Amino acid sequence: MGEVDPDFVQAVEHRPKPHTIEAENIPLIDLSPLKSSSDSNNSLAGLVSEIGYACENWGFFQVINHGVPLECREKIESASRKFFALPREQKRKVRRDEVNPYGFSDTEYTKNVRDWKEILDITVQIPTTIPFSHEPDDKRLIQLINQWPEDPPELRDAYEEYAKEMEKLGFKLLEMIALSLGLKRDRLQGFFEDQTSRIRLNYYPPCPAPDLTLGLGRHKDGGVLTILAQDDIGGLQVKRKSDGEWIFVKPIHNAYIINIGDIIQVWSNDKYESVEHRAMVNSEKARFSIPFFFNPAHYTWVEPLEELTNDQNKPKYKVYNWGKFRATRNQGNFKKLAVENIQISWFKT
Ligand SMILES: O=C(O)CCC(=O)C(=O)O
Ligand SMILES: [Fe+2]
Repeated sequence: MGEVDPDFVQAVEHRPKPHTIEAENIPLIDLSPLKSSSDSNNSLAGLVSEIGYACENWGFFQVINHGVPLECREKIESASRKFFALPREQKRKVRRDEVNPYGFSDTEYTKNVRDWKEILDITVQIPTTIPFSHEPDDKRLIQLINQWPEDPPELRDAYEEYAKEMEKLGFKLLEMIALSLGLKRDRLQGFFEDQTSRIRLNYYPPCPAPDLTLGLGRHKDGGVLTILAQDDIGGLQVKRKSDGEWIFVKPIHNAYIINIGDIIQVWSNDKYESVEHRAMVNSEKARFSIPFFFNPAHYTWVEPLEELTNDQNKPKYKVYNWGKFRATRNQGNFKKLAVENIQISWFKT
């Protein structure tokens, strides 16, 4: 067992177990029905119910035949590998900070334990408007653009192409999720006019103590939904809703992993839940992944949707502001705090 800085060491109950369940995988959904221009009603209805089943029972699924060109994914994956291979001082030139959350970081904490990873966070909308601080009474806003590293020069173009594809897929999934909840197909689109979506390049270097640490500690994604590309190494684990066991998500070539975030949990008044997940590291191989976090405008007031609540099913959450929620969550990403980071459970009625 190798030595690592105690900041990285997980409490005993959160350490990865040597044998995780591999027999069952999260649902695999074929998105081909979305491609046919006629949108044949039968196959679309089948797809909507498959997605609804996966959202309700797993909070996670993988998709194939999603329409994102493989070449586009390969380009950003290759640029990401080149970026993280640079000397640390060079990566730190585009470091993010407490005001600008877009950039490089090698010191991120999840639930007050340091993650064994490096990241580059890139925003989708240029510029992106977010609150200047997490303070509830501070009404100042800030407009931000990306910090691009000099190397590799192709990263920016690769990113821009990839971001367009992610947005396209994100909107399609959003429509299917809306339909699966019995909402109008375009019910959720309006929240994204001034979106705060983000793409993150994750790099998990080999770790001498993979039994004590995590590449990314257990967490739920705070936004609407996440589209994740993982490489063929594997390490993502999802907490199975039925019994709380950690399930290893087997990499499938050219598939994307979709998970619903906290905002869909609140919008759906707990019909769909945002599920805990984490990433293991290993001692031999580096692992890369690329999540796209599909997030609404900072001024979005998040609350259970009117159509999904009534006298028998009263709203389970009080309204909260997405921009301030995100800014508060960011605080804990930078340093070890003495308290738990903000969670939607704080807004339970
Ligand atoms: O790297 C992974 O497999 C998971 C990434 C993730 O969950 C995140 O960045 O929020
Ligand atoms: Fe996540």
